[in-house]
Amino acid sequence: MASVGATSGRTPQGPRPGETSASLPSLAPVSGPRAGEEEEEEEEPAEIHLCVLWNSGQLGIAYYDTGDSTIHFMPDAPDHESLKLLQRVLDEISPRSVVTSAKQDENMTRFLGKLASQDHRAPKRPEIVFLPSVDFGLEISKQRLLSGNYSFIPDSMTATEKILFLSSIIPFDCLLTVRALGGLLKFLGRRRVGVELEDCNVSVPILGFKKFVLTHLVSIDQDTYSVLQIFKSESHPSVYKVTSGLKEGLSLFGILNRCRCKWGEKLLRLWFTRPTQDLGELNSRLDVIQFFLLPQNLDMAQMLHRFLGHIKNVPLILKRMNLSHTKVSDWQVLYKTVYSALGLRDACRSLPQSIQLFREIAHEFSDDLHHIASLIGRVVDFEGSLAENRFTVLPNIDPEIDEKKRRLMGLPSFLTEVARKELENLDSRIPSCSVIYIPLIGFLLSIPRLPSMVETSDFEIEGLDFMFLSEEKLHYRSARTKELDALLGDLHCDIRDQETLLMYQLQCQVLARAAVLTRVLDLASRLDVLLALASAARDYGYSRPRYSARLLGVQIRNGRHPLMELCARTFVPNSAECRGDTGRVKVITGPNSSGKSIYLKQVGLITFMALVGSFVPAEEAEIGAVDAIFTRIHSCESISLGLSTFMIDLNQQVAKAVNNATERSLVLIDEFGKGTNTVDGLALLAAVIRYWLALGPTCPHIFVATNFLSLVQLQLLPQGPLVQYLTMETCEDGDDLVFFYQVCEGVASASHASHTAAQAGLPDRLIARGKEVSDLIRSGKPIKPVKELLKEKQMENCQTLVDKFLKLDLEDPSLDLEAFMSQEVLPAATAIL
Ligand SMILES: Nc1ncnc2c1ncn2[C@@H]1O[C@H](COP(=O)(O)OP(=O)(O)OP(=O)(O)O)[C@@H](O)[C@H]1O
Repeated sequence: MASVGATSGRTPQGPRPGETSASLPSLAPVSGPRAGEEEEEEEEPAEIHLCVLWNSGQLGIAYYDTGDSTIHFMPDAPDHESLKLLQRVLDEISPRSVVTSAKQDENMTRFLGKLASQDHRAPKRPEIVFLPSVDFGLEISKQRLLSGNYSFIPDSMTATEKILFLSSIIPFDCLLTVRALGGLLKFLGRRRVGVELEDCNVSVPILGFKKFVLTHLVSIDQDTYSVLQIFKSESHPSVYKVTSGLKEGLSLFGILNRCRCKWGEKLLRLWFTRPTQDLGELNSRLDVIQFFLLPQNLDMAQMLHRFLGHIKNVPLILKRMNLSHTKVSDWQVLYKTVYSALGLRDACRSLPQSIQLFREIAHEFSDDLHHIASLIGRVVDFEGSLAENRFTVLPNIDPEIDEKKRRLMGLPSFLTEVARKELENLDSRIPSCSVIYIPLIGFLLSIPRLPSMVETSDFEIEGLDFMFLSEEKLHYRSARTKELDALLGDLHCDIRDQETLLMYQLQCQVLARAAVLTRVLDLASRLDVLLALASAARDYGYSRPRYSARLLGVQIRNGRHPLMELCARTFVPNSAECRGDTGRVKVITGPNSSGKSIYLKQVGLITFMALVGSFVPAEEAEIGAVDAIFTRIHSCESISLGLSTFMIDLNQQVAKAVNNATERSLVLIDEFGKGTNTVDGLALLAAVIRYWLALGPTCPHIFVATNFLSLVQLQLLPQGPLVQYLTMETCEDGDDLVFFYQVCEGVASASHASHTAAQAGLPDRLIARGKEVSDLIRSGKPIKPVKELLKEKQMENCQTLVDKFLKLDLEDPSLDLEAFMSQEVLPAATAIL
């Protein structure tokens, strides 16, 4: 029983835990996370609910992310019948549910049907929800949007102001988007997303509306992300050779992600999933990176980095405020976040305002932040809140609360005095008593149970109302305790109620300024990402890429593979040239393990990094208008899909490239055709390349690495400037083959597979036999089975032995038969056996 009391007695009793004046108001056990704790909280995984409408080639999309409690929408965008754009959004956000109208275009129905029939074990399969078409009506959707209860809109706004404000955020002229937004709101309200257990007055928290656009995007499929090791994939063994020493799970994202705050990391991931051709955006990212790479700006970068470390999960706090679930620690975290944001603002004001990000931070981190910080600083008693594990306010905020707290503080000594007086009126057998206070029950007289008090009737004491027995103490209401109830009331509960009320008011003030906090998060995460990219660029010696809208393809001087260069003892840089119409198809041959795949991947990775707005591992790089990166590089993950290697070759990757690559696309093909019969594979590879070559000036930029030397030897490709042959430089040193990992013009003369086999530790006998067979095939001679060969050898040995005996002159006096047997016969016989 939680209680507070004061004792008086003929035998004084020491205060019991929970009965001291210091702990008076703290009656609830302290539990849950410690106040002030600053580690990023483990959030529940975010869920995304997407609403989509498609009509006559236009797509309207809106989705709600429980992670940031924000509605994201894409203004009406063209999407053809194959709904590629929708597929891209689905791949990117992996929604938990896809909501749409029950009355749908046939095309969309087909698309959703396919989505629903995905392997049900696939973790990404969303739930498809059809709502009645009336829920997507234009007018009804507009009304729903305008009448929504949004905490980020201050209560002080009039209805007209609210409409104006929302019209500045939501594109009401995009009819499909508005209808999708309306449908989404209906769905959220019906499902009560995130507030299932709340009372019906609590609505789904919506902290803002955010627009996203998917124009200018560079198309990259999941296989490419995986084979280029852009993202980490734990279940996926390294795509590199065993000899590389590259650790499983090492990824481009992993080495560039030096973000201080969680939201920075999230944004970096988003940039990685949305490489873009928007040169303005890319250059603005590079400007910031370049600024921080200047040695004189290193200190500033470090200072900003420190501030960013205090920018915490504001959306989670705002969401809790919305649901009135704010924790004590939330106030402290928010306070620090806001102060750090102000620090960022002041720092950015001293930086060149010609850089857009600094300008935006300097201006958009408005005085609302000061207001929030000073409100929290003036009102919240962090220490008191920590001690009581609930929201408490500082003195001088509310005189009534101050007064009640004063009375509460003086209560123990006052109660001791009351208890002393009560004892004087009690039976002299009663040795001691105390007056205790129990929230919600009030003041009670507590008397120790005497040994003579056995039956309930023994508990009766004249003038006192018996209440209950607990821990060998009898509790009574007396006239005096009733007086105390009337006089002091339920002090503790009153204080708690009043402080909670103040907390609600403070919450409303903060929520009304949620817009600035959301902006802080947006800009701080952008700064965080760019500082991270700058830090990686400095450490790894990256350089700024240039973009050229007119150049098709890429120009890379002395490029490196960003992951391999961290593992190789010495990494050999290589250049790549795609200029104009010459050499659009690069056929790279070279011995096994000579560096063909690494070269291919580094071209892809450097291009990708430039399209994300990062510096790149190359001395110089000029990136043209690249609209897609396609790859056909062997990946173990693809195999786990249950398709044969050859099916993967065809279906998954090459078919995608053949059907979609344009003259602006980069296509990387490694070891295509290996999954089937050599001749068929070779023919297929040649057919695919010839198909592209036939496109002439619209042929994509293709890098093909192959071990099929016959592709060149048999002249399976047409001659002409579109094809360029490259090879990896090597030199033979006796039996050894030395790799230079240097790309040069030309064609490999042999695969040197036996060398690789020897390096891999295959027995010499096997390698020799392999060589023998391949020589026989090349020279068109028949291949005899090993068994037959052995028989022939044995016959030869027998013949030799017989010859030795036949030549033996038994008449010769110098004949040493013993020596003959041991030196001539025995070795020959052993060879036969
Ligand atoms: N530029 C380079 N500098 C240093 N080492 C390199 C370079 N390129 C490749 N290597 C080393 O060579 C190994 C093999 O490279 P890679 O896988 O690219 O060979 P490959 O020619 O594609 O082989 P295969 O034809 O058998 O697939 C790499 O794991 C790496 O250790």
